Amino acid sequence: RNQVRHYNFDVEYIFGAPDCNEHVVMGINGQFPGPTIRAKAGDTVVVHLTNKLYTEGVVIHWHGIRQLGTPWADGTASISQCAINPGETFTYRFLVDKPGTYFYHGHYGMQRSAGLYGSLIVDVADGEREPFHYDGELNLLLSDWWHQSVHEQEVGLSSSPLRWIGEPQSLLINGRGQYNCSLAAHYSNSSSNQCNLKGGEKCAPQILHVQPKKTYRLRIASTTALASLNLAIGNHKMVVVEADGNYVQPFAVDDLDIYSGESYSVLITTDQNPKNNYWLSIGVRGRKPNTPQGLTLLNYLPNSASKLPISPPPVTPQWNDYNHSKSFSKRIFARMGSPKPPKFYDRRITLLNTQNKINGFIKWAINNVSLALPSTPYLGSVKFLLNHTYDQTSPPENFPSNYDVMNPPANPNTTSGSGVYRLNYNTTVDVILQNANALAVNVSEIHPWHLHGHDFWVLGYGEGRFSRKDERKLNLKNPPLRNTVVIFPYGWTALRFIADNRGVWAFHCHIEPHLHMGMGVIFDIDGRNVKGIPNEALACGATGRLSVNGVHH
Ligand SMILES: O=C1O[C@H]([C@@H](O)CO)C(O)=C1O
Repeated sequence: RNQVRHYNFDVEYIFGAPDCNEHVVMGINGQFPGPTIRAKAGDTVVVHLTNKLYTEGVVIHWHGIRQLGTPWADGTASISQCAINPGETFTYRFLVDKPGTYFYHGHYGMQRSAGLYGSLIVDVADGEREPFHYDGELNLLLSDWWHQSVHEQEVGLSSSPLRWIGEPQSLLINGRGQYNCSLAAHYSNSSSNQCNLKGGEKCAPQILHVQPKKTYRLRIASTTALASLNLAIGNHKMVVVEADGNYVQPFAVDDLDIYSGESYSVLITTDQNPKNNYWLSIGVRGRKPNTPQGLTLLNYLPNSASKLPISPPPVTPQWNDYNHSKSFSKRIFARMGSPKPPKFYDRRITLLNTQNKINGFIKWAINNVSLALPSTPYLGSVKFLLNHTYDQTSPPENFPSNYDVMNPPANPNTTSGSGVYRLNYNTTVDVILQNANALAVNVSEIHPWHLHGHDFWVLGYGEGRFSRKDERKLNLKNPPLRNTVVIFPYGWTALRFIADNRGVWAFHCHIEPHLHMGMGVIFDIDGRNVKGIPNEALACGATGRLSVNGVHH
């Protein structure tokens, strides 16, 4: 009964107007965001990806899909495969084993920031039921948008002095935002103009049409390049039921924080005055915002969608109200009956996050190594023992005991590297993500960390430097399973996962410019024994030369 679902994706640059200003964006089959992939748990998704860019490679990562047994289909350039050349087609074929709200996006350079993304939704298998009821569903893919081209952003980030990208010009909901006007201008005495949109424009908000007295599932995913977001719906509570493709113990909130790389499902009941429409707003958290809220409308039918709500949009909490964010994160627990973590770990790796310099260039480093990806994909290098293609020394397991996480690095100089952590197959691995002060005094930023190939249990969050006494605070009873988790300023986050999926996997900050600046690590989980890597995944670099020489495996 499981199906194979085929998609043909042509990736190309198209003219779009994500926030009403015309701009080149990355599109798929002429669409931005790309088409939604929809499948049932147990299905196989097949995507024939054709690169129709003129002069750039491309790959697509299926974010949240574990790629059990297919590490070559993870869509990470230099890690799981070679970038696909212009004119070429690469076929991704993978199992979607778990129902949930996922998305896909470019994972080469900063192509995600350029608009290469779309939704991937997995329904329960035939005959199965979700553990909650709803009458209809609405899908919200959230992103942020810059007017500066991604090429210019990349060069600026790689320059000395650094040319930081700054805050986004617009926030987008399903690829739509408004830069020169606001849907809610007339509620405030702000300088922005009321939008005069008829509804057919590329940047007109996608209206959320609902019937009164029903329950809706909102699927919310964030593929922002930088922004942490807070989402709220005027007058409506939301009950959180899913996070990153895993069921959570339901809890009700007025607003929710979502970091780049995360997804949630919430249930809302349309039990408010049916004569009115209501705002849905997203606003920036965790960085001093310079971007207006993203807005759309919850339209109670049969009201006209052009009928504006009677009150202004929900106010986003103060950007630096971290207690608000922490109390939300700490309310997320696994739904009863979810798999529990092993009681003990085999190996614990502590990863210190710092901002550093290399010859005056600003970088991010993990345990004093700033990740520099090699030209030959790790998966091929590990499989074929091509040891000259990347650093053979593994990065450190920890950081010096005298390092002061509350102050800027005493010596901000670091080095770049391409070494990997080699994890033994089927072992239980703990990771302590340790935040620290960045280069400037009194600055420590939010970083959402995303793991490829696995979900992890979030065992807990804490303040300052993780120490032995924090050990007993870890939650081994009902920690949520996720693929992305945040580290708060000056804090730590503890994770546990079972390294049960052979391959070479990225674990990195999901902020696109931070990854570009080296903020990630690589896990090799017995990649040597991966079987069945298609030749075309590795036809570049040192493995490319192997393939032409006719080596088979
Ligand atoms: O990586 C970053 O660089 C800038 C700043 O630290 C240097 O200008 C910033 O806000 C980041 O998140």
